[in-house]
Parts: sequence; C-alpha cells; structure tokens
Amino acid sequence: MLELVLQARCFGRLSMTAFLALVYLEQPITLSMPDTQFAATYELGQYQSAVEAEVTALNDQNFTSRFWQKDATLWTQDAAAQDSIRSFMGWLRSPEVMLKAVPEIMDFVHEVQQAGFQHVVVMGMGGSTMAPIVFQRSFQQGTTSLPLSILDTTDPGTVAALEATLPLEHTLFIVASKSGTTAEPLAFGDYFYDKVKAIKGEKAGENFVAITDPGSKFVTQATAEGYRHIFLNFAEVGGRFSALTYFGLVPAALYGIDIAALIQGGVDMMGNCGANGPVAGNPGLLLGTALGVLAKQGRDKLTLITPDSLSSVGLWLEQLLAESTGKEGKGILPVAGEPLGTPEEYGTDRVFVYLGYEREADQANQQKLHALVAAGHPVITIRLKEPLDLGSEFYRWEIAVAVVGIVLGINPFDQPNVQAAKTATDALMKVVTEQGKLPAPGEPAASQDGVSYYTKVSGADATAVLQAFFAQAQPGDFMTLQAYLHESDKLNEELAQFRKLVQDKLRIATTSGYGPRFLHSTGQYHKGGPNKGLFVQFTADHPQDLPLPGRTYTFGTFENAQAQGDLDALHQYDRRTLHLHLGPNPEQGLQSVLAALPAALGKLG
Ligand SMILES: O=P(O)(O)OC[C@H]1O[C@H](O)[C@H](O)[C@@H](O)[C@@H]1O
Repeated sequence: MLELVLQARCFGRLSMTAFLALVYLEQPITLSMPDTQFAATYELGQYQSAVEAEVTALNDQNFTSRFWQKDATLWTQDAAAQDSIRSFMGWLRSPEVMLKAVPEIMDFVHEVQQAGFQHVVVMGMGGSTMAPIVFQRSFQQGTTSLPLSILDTTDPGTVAALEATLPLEHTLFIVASKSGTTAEPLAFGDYFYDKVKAIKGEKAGENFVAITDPGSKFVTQATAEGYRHIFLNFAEVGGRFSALTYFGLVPAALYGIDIAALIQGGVDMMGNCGANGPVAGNPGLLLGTALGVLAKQGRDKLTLITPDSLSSVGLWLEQLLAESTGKEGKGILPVAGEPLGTPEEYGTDRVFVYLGYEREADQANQQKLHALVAAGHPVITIRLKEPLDLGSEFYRWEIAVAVVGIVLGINPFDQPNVQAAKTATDALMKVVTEQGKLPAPGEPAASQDGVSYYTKVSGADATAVLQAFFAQAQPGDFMTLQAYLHESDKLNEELAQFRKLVQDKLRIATTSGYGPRFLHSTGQYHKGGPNKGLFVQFTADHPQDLPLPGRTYTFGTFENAQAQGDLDALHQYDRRTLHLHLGPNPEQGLQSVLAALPAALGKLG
C-alpha cells in the first residue's frame, strides 16, 4: 500500500476541506508552497485516517475558537481543574507581549556591555534554563556579545569546573526561577553571591540579575542584595512554556541572538494556529492531534532525530512533552539522543520526529527514515530554514502538547508528581540537618570493582544482578539512565554505549539524563506516566565537595539527597530501579559496569 504523504506547508492558504480532500487520496501528495516557513511532512501510514478523524472531530467542536478563549472544558469537566488550566494559559500571548518588551531587553544588553562584563551565567532548573541551553548550543555567539554558560546541576565537580572558567568580578549571574522558591537556583545564587562579595563587598549585587514572577519571595532577597536588575515575568506562564518570555529572551539577547526576529517567528505561528481568528489549518493542532492519536494507539515513544546542530532541542522538548503529558498513568515518552537504527530494531511503540534544517541534507538519517516509513512506522519531518525558526517551532510544540492533553484527556499544564521527589529530598535534608549526614544506604545486592549495585532483585555477582534486573523488561517498556554525575564527553560516550547494548538486546526505548536536571523535566513522566520504566541511577563520591553559604550541608550532600529522594519517590510509585554507586572515579566505575553488561544481557532469552 502506498504511504500517504502530506507536505503540510502554509495551512493558512489551504482550506480544511481541501486539506481533507487531499489526505483522502490514496497516493503520495506533495503540496509545495516554498514561501512559508512552517514546513512539516506527515507520513503516518495506517494511522492517517484516525488522525484525520480526530482533526475533524476537534474542528467540529470549534476547537480553534474555544482554545483561544481558554475554554478549559476542552480538557476537563472538573471545575477546579478548569480554573487551574485557565490560570496557566498566559503563554498563548507571550510572543505578542514580548515583542513589545524587546527595547527594554536591548537597553539592558547595552547596559551590561558598557559595564564591562565578560561572561554571563544563567542559573536555574527546568523551564528556566532549557531554552537558554538550546540557544547557547544552536546559535553562534554574536560578535559583540558575551559568552554564555548555564548552571543547572548541584554536582560539586560541575560547579567547581564552571567556577574555574569564570572571571568572577566580570561575570554577570542571572538567577532564573519563576516561583523563586526552587532550592537549586537559590543555592547557586547564594554560592556565587558569596564569592563575588569576597571580591566586591557591598557592590556584589551589580553582578546579579533575577528573572522571576512578580511577588515571589526571591524578589525580596534580590532587592535586599542590590541586584542590578529584576525582570518580572508576566503571570500565568508555566516554566516549560516560558521559552519566549524573559526566561529565554534575556539570555538569548545577551548572547547576541536577534530576539525580535525570534519572537516574530512565534507571532507568525500564533496567527497560523488561529490567534487572530479562524484558520483553515493549524500546525499546532495537526502535530498535537497526530501525537495524541498515535500515543493512544500504543505509539507513545516520541523518538526525536536531529542533526548534531539541533540536538539540544531534545532537552527542551523532553521537558515540554514529559511534564505536560506524563501523568495519570498516560503520556508520551520523549526519546532523544538515540542514534537512528533499522526498522527491526524498534517495537511498535515508536513515532519518529525528524527536526532538521532545509539546508542540511542529512542523507544518513533520511535513508533510515525512508526505511522506517516503508516498514509502517509513523514519521513526522519538520525542517527549519535557520536557527531563528526555533521561535516559531517552540510555539508550534507548545500548542501541540496542549492539544495532546485534549486527546489524552489530561491537564497538560500541571506537574503533579514532580513534588514527590522534592518532598522525599526535603525529608532527607532534615535528617542531614539533625544528624549531620544522610542515612546510610542498605546492603548492596553486589559490589564489584568499587561499584555498588543496589536493587530489589538479587544475584551472586554484578553480572547476575544486571541480568536479574533486565530480565524484568517487557515489550513496550523503556530504560532510563539517571546520571547524578559531572557531565563529560567520556561519560556521554559510556552512557550512549549502555543505551545501545540494552536497546540492541531488549528492543526497548532508552533515554538518558543528568540529575538533578531531569528531575525538573522527565521526572514527572517517570513517576506519573505509565509504569513501564526500568530506572538505572548513577551516583559517585564527591572528592572535591563545596560548602554552601548559610546552610549546614554541601553541594555534594544536596546532590546525594536529590538522588536518594528521587529513588524513594520512584519506589513509592512501584518503579523498578537499579542504583549504581560508581565510587571515586565515575568513568572507570561505569566502564566496569559496561564490561559486565553484555554477558548479563546475553543470558536473557
Ligand atoms: O522556575 P522555577 O519556579 O524555579 O521552576 C523550575 C522547575 O521546577 C519544577 O521542577 C517544575 O516541575 C518545572 O516545570 C520548573 O520548570
């Protein structure tokens, strides 16, 4: 059967009737309107008709006008949940609102340049740093702009390594926290404020900027400490929907990105998604409907394929998808950073999304994607002209996950299970305050080469424990690596090797994230999504720990408590876990685990 291909460009010029007429034809169709920027291709095979039916059903219910009127009955009939949903839809107008704020942001950029700063560090977690990470990794630094670093980990080795690269006296620190209560950014802020104060005394505040919500407690602290500037974000925008607000745009502008053009992309996408009145087609609706329908039919692992130049988008998308959809035992698992394979390597639980540039042919991935389409896997392709198109892309995906929420029947704007890990961590930190240290872990199931293996299953040695752990895998499961470690190229390679060995043998999806970053991102799905995960947590010793000013604990203890707290939370949700404490040298420790893994997997059927 021929696959149906719809080149979904310029929906604004294509009536929905024409669109539906075209998608019903049983032959490949390419609509070529190269003057627009919202290029997406849907190759959905056997799922095409179900997606069309859902788009029609949503349009029959006046989806677009109800959506823009924030009609929360689209998502739920529960009155309290409806109030909550409405209160998180401020992001819908964020591109329009922020376009007006461009002169204010650019005035600030000039002020910073004239003050002689040499480096910018953005410090925060989750939605407050994901977009800056993408900007820093996807764009070239502007010629007259400042280098940008992002700190979103409590790992003392990482904090120390960053500190060693900074001209502290000439570094601008941006403490970014929407709520102003998240423990990590407050710790980062206090740590570096103390350092700068040791150099500049009472003038330390000149080097600090806050981005937060109006009225947050952090505003009081930042004011008292004489912060150079406090950006008050506008209300009703959840963290993962804040890329095109001060959280993304202030760092972007300091890095030299043309933020007016970036935001304009978002404004254009707003229009295409019906912000200014009825539209014949809606790129966000189509993407969200396709992903929602596919997830309901078991294709609930969104496998993101990008060229290297866009790989960081995976981090942003992970948070948006996992926190928005991973709840009530449902959800779409974002799978980023898995090299693309051949059709036999995948189960029937995948949908592939290729996000690339028009100018990069990326033949190797394209050939594999063609083979996947031919084998019946759904593939969605989105091509950008240039990095600035990320402005419209962020917006398309934000609309899409809101639509996924409708299709799956969940509230896409809350993150009810993130708190579980925070609560467990807080309880552990209380123990640290009272007893000076964390509770000792129980007996390991095995120890080998200085690596301790903690898990509920047992085995005579490391290989046997790994075998017993992975014997629990079922088709449709996934494995996730959770590394509370100092990121390095070597570790990234080793983690990729771990994923490959497991994927090749068990044919399950694999993901990987550094802690505590992922706690504010995919952590919601881990606890709130379907119970299909095999969780492998890595921790290590902290030979060079760092004290935290005004606290009785160090960065290292904080990181350990976060790892232990999340493990406790995963157990509350009855998840299958394996904790590997890698000892003093994590790269070497992981090497030892990798040496045992092939034999362990080899013994499985
Ligand atoms: O910006 P903040 O209020 O500090 O929040 C940072 C992050 O915290 C939590 O973990 C939420 O689950 C995330 O959605 C949020 O982005």
